[in-house]
Amino acid sequence: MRTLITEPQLADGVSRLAGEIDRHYQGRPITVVAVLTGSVVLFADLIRRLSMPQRVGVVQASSYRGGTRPGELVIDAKMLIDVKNRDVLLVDDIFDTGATIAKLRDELLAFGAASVATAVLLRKVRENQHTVRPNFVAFEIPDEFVVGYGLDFHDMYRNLPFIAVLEPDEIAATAAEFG
Ligand SMILES: O=P(O)(O)OC[C@H]1O[C@H](OP(=O)(O)OP(=O)(O)O)[C@H](O)[C@@H]1O
Ligand code: HPA
Repeated sequence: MRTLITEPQLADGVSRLAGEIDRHYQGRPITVVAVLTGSVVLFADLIRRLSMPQRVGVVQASSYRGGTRPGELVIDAKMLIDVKNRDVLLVDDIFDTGATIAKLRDELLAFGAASVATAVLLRKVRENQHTVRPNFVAFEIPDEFVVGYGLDFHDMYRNLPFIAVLEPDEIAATAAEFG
């Protein structure tokens, strides 16, 4: 496992992200929506650094299911709070192909959100990415499979306090033990 972003760098990045979001909303109330499961660590850190009044909610989106490439994107909005006429900030850990953010943004607008902005910890720099880009990004990273700070492989590694690249032998060993 190769560390890509250390714990202090993550703390700085999340503070920087919160500063940009604060400057954008200028104290206006927002509804912050976490994309489960990967965003939980970022979400907990980010909402405590934002200074405007916030309602908080969650939505689930899943497409990787133990792989390093996406499969079918399944969205479960049963737990989502009412977003009608609200300014929504959608928070996710990573923008990879962009399919998750693009689809959720459309769904939130379809639910009647007044506006939807998106914030991610990581944006992969890669080809074949959705043209709808996140509004706020803490770090741009190369096109490698990463884990930690909420990001998983087979639901492992989410608890790591840093972001690391998972090497091919670790991908194989984790899949054999936990897949
Ligand atoms: O930009 P994309 O290619 O759509 O990839 C990004 C999404 O993939 C991961 O979720 P995953 O499907 O692994 O579910 P999880 O959050 O439960 O880990 C991650 O948390 C993002 O939501
Ligand atoms: O690089 C990644 N790591 C973990 N989960 C992900 N979901 C999309 N890309 C990634």
